[in-house]
Amino acid sequence: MSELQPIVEIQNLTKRYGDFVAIDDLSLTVHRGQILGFIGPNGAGKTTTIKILVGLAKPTSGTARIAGVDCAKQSSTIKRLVGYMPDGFGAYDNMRVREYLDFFGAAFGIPRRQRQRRIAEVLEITSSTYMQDRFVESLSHGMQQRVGIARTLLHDPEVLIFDEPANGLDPQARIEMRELLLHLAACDKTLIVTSHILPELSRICDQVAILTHGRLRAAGSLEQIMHDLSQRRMIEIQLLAGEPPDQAKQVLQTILQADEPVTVSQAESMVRFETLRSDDALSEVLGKLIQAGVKIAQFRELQADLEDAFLSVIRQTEESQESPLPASTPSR
Ligand SMILES: Nc1ncnc2c1ncn2[C@@H]1O[C@H](COP(=O)(O)OP(=O)(O)OP(=O)(O)O)[C@@H](O)[C@H]1O
Repeated sequence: MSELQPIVEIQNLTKRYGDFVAIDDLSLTVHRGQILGFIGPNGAGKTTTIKILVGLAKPTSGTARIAGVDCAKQSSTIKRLVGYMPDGFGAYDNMRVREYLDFFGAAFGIPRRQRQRRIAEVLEITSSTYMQDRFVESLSHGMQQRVGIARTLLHDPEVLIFDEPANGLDPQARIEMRELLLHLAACDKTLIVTSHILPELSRICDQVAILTHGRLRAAGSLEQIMHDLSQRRMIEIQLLAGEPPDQAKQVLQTILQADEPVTVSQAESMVRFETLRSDDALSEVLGKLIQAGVKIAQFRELQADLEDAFLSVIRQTEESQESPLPASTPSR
């Protein structure tokens, strides 16, 4: 794999609306060809950050650069570098898909002949060719999302920013959207994708950034975030059929400490425990169980998902705001 090359660089970005701080000292880097999942509850500051990145809003302080170009100072160059799909398609009555793309292609200054070729290409990339003669308003939401993405690709930008692309899609359309996003990243595009459908994002993102109240709470790979948020692991032991789970639980409790709770599922022949142990220490637990004669079919760690990470960050934020010296409060 080629070396990581920073393409989106946000440094100490702050945006105020009067006294209200919408983005608070945000720093974040996205590398070429990566997909960043940009996550946060309503009002966290995602759209404000995106607006600064695409040159539609100016920061109060700090910088945002794409491919070295300052988003605030060189906004016309930025528009060439970025394809942006906002949440919501807009109203385009009486326009067929091909006309719609032609309209935006012309707005980007793509010459007519080249435009026809490019429209065919972006329809192909987004598997939308069959829709080209349909009226935009007659398309399903999922189809409109694909056409919206086709539109962002017209001028072949390096960075694509999609606000909630999977919002309102049915499960099949979500799978297709995921495949499309992965395909775009494989074509060396860099993607920033916001979503509330967290498990959906976790499958495709190289990097996740969690924002609450304008502040970056966690950033990195999903594994890294899980690791930073909580070292606690959930281990699941599937017993061989007929093996009594209560007996396995008793043995396990003699091996584990009191702060490593053990639960039993009789119906599934399963025993679970929570622990802070390393892989080495877990392998010793497994060894002792086997030595004690417990018949084990599977011993595995349950992967916590992005939803857990997200909720944990939100909870931590709320707790810190209830404390006398919240992290986001300026020093007195
Ligand atoms: N033009 C504005 N004037 C004043 N406040 C604003 C303005 N734009 C955004 N805000 C405030 O800044 C905060 C961040 O808004 P933003 O739209 O960036 O959040 P978001 O994370 O995109 O939320 P959502 O998921 O709901 O779209 C909100 O509290 C919002 O009310």
